[in-house]
Amino acid sequence: MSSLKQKITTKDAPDALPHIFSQAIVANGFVYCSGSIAMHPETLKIVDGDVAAHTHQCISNLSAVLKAAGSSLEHVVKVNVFLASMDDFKNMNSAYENYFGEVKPSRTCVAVKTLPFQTDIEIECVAVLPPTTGKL
Ligand SMILES: CC(=[NH2+])C(=O)[O-]
Repeated sequence: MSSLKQKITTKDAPDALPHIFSQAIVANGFVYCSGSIAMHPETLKIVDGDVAAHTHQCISNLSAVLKAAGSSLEHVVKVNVFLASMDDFKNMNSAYENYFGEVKPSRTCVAVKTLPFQTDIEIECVAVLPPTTGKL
């Protein structure tokens, strides 16, 4: 493994395919979080509920990964949201608007044909590391 990148792992977020991808990578002062689906960290099953409930779970998972990396939702600078249907846009936003602090990150939202586990939403983000964390 290159010393220029640090793998982040936490049991507080799903790690369903650790041999395929890392939950996050820290490099050059940034935390690159893998796409999070609404999977419960212990059951590794998609939680019950609609896209709003799934949005909350995705962001909870991202929050756990960011915490493990020494960052937080408030330090997120970019979000990509992938929906299986743009019909869910409004409902997703109703959950999403509760997170990421007052200055919202830049964001892209697109609808895609399908998502892993046939779920309805996947969210990925990039955050900055506060200077005091001592990580890469
Ligand atoms: C779920 C996910 N992030 C992936 O790449 O399959």
